[in-house]
Amino acid sequence: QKVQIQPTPQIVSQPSGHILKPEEVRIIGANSADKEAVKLLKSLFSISESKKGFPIYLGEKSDKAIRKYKSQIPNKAEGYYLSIEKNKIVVAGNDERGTYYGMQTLKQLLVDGKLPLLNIKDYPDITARGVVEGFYGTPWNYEDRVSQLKFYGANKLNTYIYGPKDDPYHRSPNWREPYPAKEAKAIKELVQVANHNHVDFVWAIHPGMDIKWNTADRDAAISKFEAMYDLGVRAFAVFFDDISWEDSNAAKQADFLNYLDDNFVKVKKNVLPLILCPTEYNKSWSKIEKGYLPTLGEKLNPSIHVMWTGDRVISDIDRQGLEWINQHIKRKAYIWWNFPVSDYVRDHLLMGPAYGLDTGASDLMSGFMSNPMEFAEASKVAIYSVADYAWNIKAYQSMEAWERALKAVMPNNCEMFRVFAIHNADLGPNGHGYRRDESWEFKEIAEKYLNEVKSGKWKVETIADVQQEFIQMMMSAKTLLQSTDNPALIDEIEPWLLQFRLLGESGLALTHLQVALEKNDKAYFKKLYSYIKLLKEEMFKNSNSLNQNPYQPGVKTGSLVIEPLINNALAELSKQYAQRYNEELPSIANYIPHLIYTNLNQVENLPIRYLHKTISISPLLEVLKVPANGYVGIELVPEQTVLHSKINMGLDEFPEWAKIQVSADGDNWTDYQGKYNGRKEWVGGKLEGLYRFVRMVNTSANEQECYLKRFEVKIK
Ligand SMILES: CCCCNC1=N[C@@H]2[C@@H](O)[C@H](O)[C@@H](CO)O[C@@H]2S1
Repeated sequence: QKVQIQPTPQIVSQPSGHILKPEEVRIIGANSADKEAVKLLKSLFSISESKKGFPIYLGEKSDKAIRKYKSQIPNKAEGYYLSIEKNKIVVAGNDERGTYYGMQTLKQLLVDGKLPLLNIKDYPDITARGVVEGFYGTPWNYEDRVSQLKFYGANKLNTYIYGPKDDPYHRSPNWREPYPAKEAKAIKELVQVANHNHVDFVWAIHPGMDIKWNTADRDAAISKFEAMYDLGVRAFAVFFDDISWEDSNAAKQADFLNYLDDNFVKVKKNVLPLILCPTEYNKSWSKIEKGYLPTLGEKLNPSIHVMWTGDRVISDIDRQGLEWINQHIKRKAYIWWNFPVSDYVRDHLLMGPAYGLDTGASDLMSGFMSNPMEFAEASKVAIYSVADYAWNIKAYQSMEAWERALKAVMPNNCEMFRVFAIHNADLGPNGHGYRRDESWEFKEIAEKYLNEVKSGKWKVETIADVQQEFIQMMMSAKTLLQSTDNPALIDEIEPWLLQFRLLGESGLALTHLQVALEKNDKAYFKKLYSYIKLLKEEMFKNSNSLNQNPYQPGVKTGSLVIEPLINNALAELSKQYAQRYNEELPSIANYIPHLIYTNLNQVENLPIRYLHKTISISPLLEVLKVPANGYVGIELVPEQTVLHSKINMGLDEFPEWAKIQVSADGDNWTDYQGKYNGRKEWVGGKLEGLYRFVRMVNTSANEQECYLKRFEVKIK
């Protein structure tokens, strides 16, 4: 029988039977082996004081206790040799962490009081593997981080990079200041938890928003590093991402990093190599001829890692893209993979498989970090898969890892969790144009069902298939809401579970509209229709009260297949009702007629929101580059009376290169008079007449930069 080990080991022998868990074991090498490995072993077995216990040889290749097995140990960092035999067990690490990982594997193999007889030679493909807490939004809390670090230890992830954008002591304004006592104590404790789980805690500084290229700021960074060193931090990163491009001077950034490297990292000796997060951090933003990346490649000390997100901000990772960047930075890219991060689609959860990763790229990366969602537990589904990928790249199978991840996160309700996860994977339209597959096992039935609804010739078995899916959605939501195997997860995803249940219920009611038509029961149809309206109103209420944030507020679920299916079938069935009974029912499908209006491909996919007569563009987190005559705005469909507009470009005063304009036809534009309020926002008042377009346009002759933090228009 095949044993299942996470992450997938490099070399496993075929099990030749098993032994029962030894009653008592004797550890040979306990006083020289890695202490976390010894602790883990002692937590699994009862240790006999006498000589007679079942022998377990534990230690690193230089230890006497496992000298006999030294030649079996892979000569690779963090590698180990594990052998389970009838009369002994050997756990031999190439280094401390290898021994610890060998013990993690042994722990996984101990199932139902039995151990398979086999041997394993194992080691990681990628040196640094883990998670960068680098998202915008509510940083994880202390309990989240402790749980994450333990999860990383169990899944052989060895790196956690602390860089939450909304921590004011990581970024501006307080990157120069030491943490206040309370926060400092928390970090000190987290570093200890990280060490107990063999995870390198990397503290990142983000000086980019207001750094001055002078000795004062250089030394401010060193003293901050010293303060973090005193808290136990032994690994550091410098983030220069998402800052204005004037400060993205590669030579100055490289000098700054080299100075920290020469005057802090190299001086301290037990500090890991520095990691740089560059300003130009993906290929779509790179202009090689301008020399940013080549300058980093030339000037940065060779030991300094350079992070990279791929061909775009949110991007698959493939060999070709890695070869491209590696040639320019003259080292192996240290990947910051923006998945399952959802800070640009906050109304969605990304619970699907971690795919789009090249299984032929193990020799091209020095690190692989997942940037997760602000929902720590929910992110574990993707993080588990990333652990499997980064450890053994060529063996990685995203769907198979995903199935195991669901079980790891929700051991007692993984089937119901799978129903939820499969329908909460796509992001919906977004500024990055990044999409994921969703509801892939239901797509075919959905299509068949909709076609049968349209033709009016539906089959019972198709309706049954669809009803089964909708009922399972309701079962899944209810079961998970009442589950106890992972309360932290349920807390995080509750809004989506409530929405998921209502969506399933509205789908089920929808199929009964067909029953009403079959029975020619007009009254029943109308009752069902109002019931569905009630369900949709409750979903609308949820979406306007839960998960509120200034970016993508609300709660979207099943948005790729399920929700459109229900809306399309509803429209179709109410049309058939109208034809049969010559009576129009009020439309209750929720879609927004208004559109984004722009010639900038960086924002052409941004979703439009509509709530209480206010139409708004989903904000952008990154810097927006606006070429001459570039514009972004809203197209009101049909034209409307504009009552009020608010635009936040993240600039202290209204830029002289910008104009706010309105038009009825898209050709003749008139200036929209407004003024700046105290909060960096341009505000415009009521306009006479009907308008179809409201836009911000760059009327200068050069490319300009701003942010798109808010763009909204209130109509009558
Ligand atoms: C090369 C590594 C630099 C990546 N820096 C990034 N900063 C932003 C992150 O804070 C966001 O979470 C991410 C997704 O919106 O986009 C970009 S990715």
